[in-house]
Amino acid sequence: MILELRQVTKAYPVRKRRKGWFNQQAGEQAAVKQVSLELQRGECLGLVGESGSGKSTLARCILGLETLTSGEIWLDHRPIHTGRMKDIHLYKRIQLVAQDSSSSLHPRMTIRDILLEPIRNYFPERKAQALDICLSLLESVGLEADSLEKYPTQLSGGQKQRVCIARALAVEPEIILFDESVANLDTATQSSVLDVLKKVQIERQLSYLFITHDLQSTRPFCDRIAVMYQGEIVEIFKDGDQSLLEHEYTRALFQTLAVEN
Ligand SMILES: Nc1ncnc2c1ncn2[C@@H]1O[C@H](COP(=O)(O)OP(=O)(O)OP(=O)(O)O)[C@@H](O)[C@H]1O
Repeated sequence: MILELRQVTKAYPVRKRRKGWFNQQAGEQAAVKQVSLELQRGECLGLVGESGSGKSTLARCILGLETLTSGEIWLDHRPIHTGRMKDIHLYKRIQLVAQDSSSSLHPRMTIRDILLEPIRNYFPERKAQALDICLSLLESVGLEADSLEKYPTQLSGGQKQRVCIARALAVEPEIILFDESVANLDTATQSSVLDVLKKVQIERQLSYLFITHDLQSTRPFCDRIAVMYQGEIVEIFKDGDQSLLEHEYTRALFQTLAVEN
């Protein structure tokens, strides 16, 4: 196992507005409740759940962007929830590809510079080969070599998302967290990006946590699917096991799919 979450809870303060007073804390609301999960090496684990169920909060907890209220997160048998691992070391091992790719690509940087940045930061000794690495990254996400000299604004949404994936791959992480990464893409682009992701996952033995509210697109792509509901993981299953589903929310999700198809 590469990543283990043990009873992870993240609660946010709830503040009440009072006229003429400072906002007062009126308790806490747990966005993530007692979540235990294991991600195996080379596995793609889907994380589905409705909006507000806590999926992104969980991803932020894994990346150390949130302090846990309680619980533990272990990366390859080392605790990472303590905040002792430096960000650069954590991000070397875990990368995030978020939903809105355009906002995370600097508009004044060419794709070449965007890809060179992580190579320079993480592998300064590869300076001489850096351009070749950029080209092979572009190839692995199905982009033409001439994209190198382009700016993000000259690319389509699907192409920008591929650049974000290439940038994450440049770091050579062991785990990639995808947070609704294909949600903004049309169906054809979505399926070609998923094909690319599957290919590089197999080639590089990567572990994926694939967050989505779209169970339909996730099913064939994931080895297992965890279902999050109101901050809790209520079920983990393999596609094809639907007859064994126990939680009402998961069964309702599958019923919606049956009606749609
Ligand atoms: N910084 C914050 N302060 C207070 N509450 C927050 C904060 N971040 C998230 N929340 C709350 O935590 C809950 C879970 O939010 P989260 O964004 O993790 O859900 P999600 O499943 O990723 O939703 P979506 O699919 O819409 O992105 C929500 O009720 C949200 O309002």
